[in-house]
Amino acid sequence: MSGGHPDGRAIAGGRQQRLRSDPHPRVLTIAGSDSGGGAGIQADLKTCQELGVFGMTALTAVTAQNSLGVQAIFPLSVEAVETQLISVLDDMGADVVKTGMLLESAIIRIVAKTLEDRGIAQLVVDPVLYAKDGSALFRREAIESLKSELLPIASIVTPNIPEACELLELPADTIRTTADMIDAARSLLLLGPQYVLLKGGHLPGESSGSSGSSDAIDVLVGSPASGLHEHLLLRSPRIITRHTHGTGCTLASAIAAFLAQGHTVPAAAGKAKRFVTAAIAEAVPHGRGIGSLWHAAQRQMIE
Ligand SMILES: Nc1ncnc2c1ncn2[C@@H]1O[C@H](COP(=O)(O)OP(=O)(O)O)[C@@H](O)[C@H]1O
Ligand SMILES: Cc1ncc(COP(=O)(O)O)c(N)n1
Repeated sequence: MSGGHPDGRAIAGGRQQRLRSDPHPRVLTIAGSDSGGGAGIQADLKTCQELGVFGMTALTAVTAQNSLGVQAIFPLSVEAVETQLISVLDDMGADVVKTGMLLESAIIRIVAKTLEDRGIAQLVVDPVLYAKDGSALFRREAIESLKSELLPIASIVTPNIPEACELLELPADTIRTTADMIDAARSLLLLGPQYVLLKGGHLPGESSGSSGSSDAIDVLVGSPASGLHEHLLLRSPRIITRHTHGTGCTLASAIAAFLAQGHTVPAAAGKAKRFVTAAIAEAVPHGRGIGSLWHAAQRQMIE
C-alpha cells in the first residue's frame, strides 16, 4: 500500500501544511468491538491501516452485532479499560486518541482523567450513542459525563444528528436542514471542544443544483481560538445504499489518522469525508440487513 491518501487537497483555503516525518504515526482508539467487523474498533483499525498510521486499541465493551443489529453488549470493567490505556500510553504513546462507544460515565471519567494526566495532544471524540438499527450503545447517565468531562478536552467532536439532539437536549426532530445543523453545531461548541463536525448522514439530503441529485452534507465549525470563523460545509454526493454500517466510526478514525500525519483539523475532516465517501460507494452487502463499508475502496490498483 502506498503511504498517504491519493487525494492530498486541503480544504482550509489551500493552506500548505507541514506534515510529520514519522512514517508510522500512532492513533489509539478507545471503543467497542463489533463482531460484524464494520463499526467500532474493527472499523477504526481498518481505517488506520488503509491510511498508513499505526493503530492501537483500548476496548470498552464487546458487542455481539451483525448487519441486523446489536444482539448483546458485554461491558469491560473500568479497571480493564484503564489498564489498557496505561499499557499503551506509558510505553508506546499516541499522537492522536480517538474515542467511540464508551458506554457509561465511569468509563468516560477514567478515559478523560488518564488522557489529561498524560497531556495527550489531540483527541477526536465520536460521541457514539446508537447503532444503525437504533440500539442504544450507552447508558443514559453517560451523557452528562460526555458533556462535562470529554467534550471540553476534545480537539473535535463528531456527532450525527440524533447524537447532537441528545447532547443539546433537543427533541429528536429539531435538526431538519443544513441551517439547523449550523445552529446546532455552534451550540455544541459552547460545550468546549475546539471544533464540531455535525454529520448530515441522517438528513434526507439537499438538492445539488440542476442535477437534482442530493448531497450528504456535514457542517464544520470552530471555536474562536481555532481561527475558523465561518462554518465549512463538507459535501459529497449522497450514495443510494442502505449499507452504511460503520460510517461514523470510519469518518472519525480517518480524521484521527490525518491529524496524526500532521494535517490541520479542517484539512483532516475534508480528507476523511472523501475517504468515507469512497468506502460507502463500495460497501459490502454481507448479511440480511445493513451492510458495512469497504475500507480499501481508496486503494490504487496494484498491477
Ligand atoms: N448515503 C450516503 N452517501 C454519502 N455519504 C453518506 C451517506 N450516509 C452517510 N454519509 C456520510 O457518512 C458520514 C457519517 O455520517 P452519519 O451517517 O450521519 O453518521 P453515523 O454513522 O454516526 O450515524 C458523514 O460524512 C455523512 O455525510
Ligand atoms: C461497537 C460499535 N461502535 C460504534 C457503532 C456505531 O456505528 P456507526 O459508525 O455505523 O455509527 C456500532 N454499531 N458498534
